Amino acid sequence: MLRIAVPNKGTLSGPAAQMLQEAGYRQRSDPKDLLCRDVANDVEFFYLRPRDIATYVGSGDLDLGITGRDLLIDAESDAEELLDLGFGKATFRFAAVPGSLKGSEPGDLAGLRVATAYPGVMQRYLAEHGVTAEVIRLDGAVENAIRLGVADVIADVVETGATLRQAGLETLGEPILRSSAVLIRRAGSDTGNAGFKQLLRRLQGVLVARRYVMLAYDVRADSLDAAVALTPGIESPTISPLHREGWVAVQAMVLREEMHRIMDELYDVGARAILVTDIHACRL
Ligand SMILES: Nc1ncnc2c1ncn2[C@@H]1O[C@H](COP(=O)(O)OP(=O)(O)OP(=O)(O)O)[C@@H](O)[C@H]1O
Ligand SMILES: O=P(O)(O)OC[C@H]1O[C@H](OP(=O)(O)OP(=O)(O)O)[C@H](O)[C@@H]1O
Ligand SMILES: [Mg+2]
Repeated sequence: MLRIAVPNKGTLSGPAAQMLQEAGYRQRSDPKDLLCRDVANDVEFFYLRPRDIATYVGSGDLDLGITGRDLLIDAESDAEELLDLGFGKATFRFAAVPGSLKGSEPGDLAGLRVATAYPGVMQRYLAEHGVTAEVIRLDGAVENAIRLGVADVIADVVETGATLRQAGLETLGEPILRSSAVLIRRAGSDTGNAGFKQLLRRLQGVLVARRYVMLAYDVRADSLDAAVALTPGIESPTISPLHREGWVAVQAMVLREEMHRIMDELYDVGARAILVTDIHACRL
């Protein structure tokens, strides 16, 4: 039975369970449950602190896990990223009181106190840039550390930036890393068995179903080439004859973020009855 770690709380918890459900796996019905067995798919889900997940997967006690890229790096465990799951996107950045630092180059951190809940990420960054700074390890509400005189600069997760603004801080330099939820396994472990492959294919199917929509339209046969150039699909669009002579119907997958531009351009080349439908699941 495949054993998979899923965040039990926090930002990643809801979207991770949602994605697994969309992929056809059973999820817990009570948020207090720490285990959920999906007998039909031969998978067991363990609900754990997202910060601990890379430790369980790195040690080989669990086969796979869902956690944040930043948490994976911070754990310094023997786990590695298999698939970017596309949710829980955030950057990890330095922030300080505006004008309080010499500059925003890595070298400008030399000798300063950096407060963070991600000391592993921070130590790695400092070592990579050959900078010596003091890392102050905190659990959360890191933005307060500067106000309270504990640190000169913080390094924290930034999503909307609202927390930083409210604390009167501004970001410094480029993001230290870009994070999102990722599927992880023990480094180099064998993911060739049927259960692994099924999970991976299903999650990739959910990702595609979220990124793409199905576009259908009618167009005159003599404008078909121009229309198909706008909607080449993933392999090739489906063209069906229409009862009305000289017209055909076309179906193709297009990126959700491009659908409105493509619909406008299709209309301009003469396409009509342009319809968009969601894709609920797919295997490409
Ligand atoms: N707005 C956000 N705040 C915190 N973490 C976020 C946010 N958006 C995405 N994440 C990601 O979620 C993961 C952190 O989740 P975690 O559950 O440890 O903290 P949390 O969501 O802040 O919950 P809590 O602080 O209540 O424990 C990281 O991978 C982080 O990059
Ligand atoms: O850029 P934003 O959209 O404001 O989100 C990022 C903030 O949210 C998280 O804090 P959280 O509320 O989880 O509190 P914590 O620091 O105690 O974890 C994170 O640590 C940042 O402080
Ligand atoms: Mg938090």
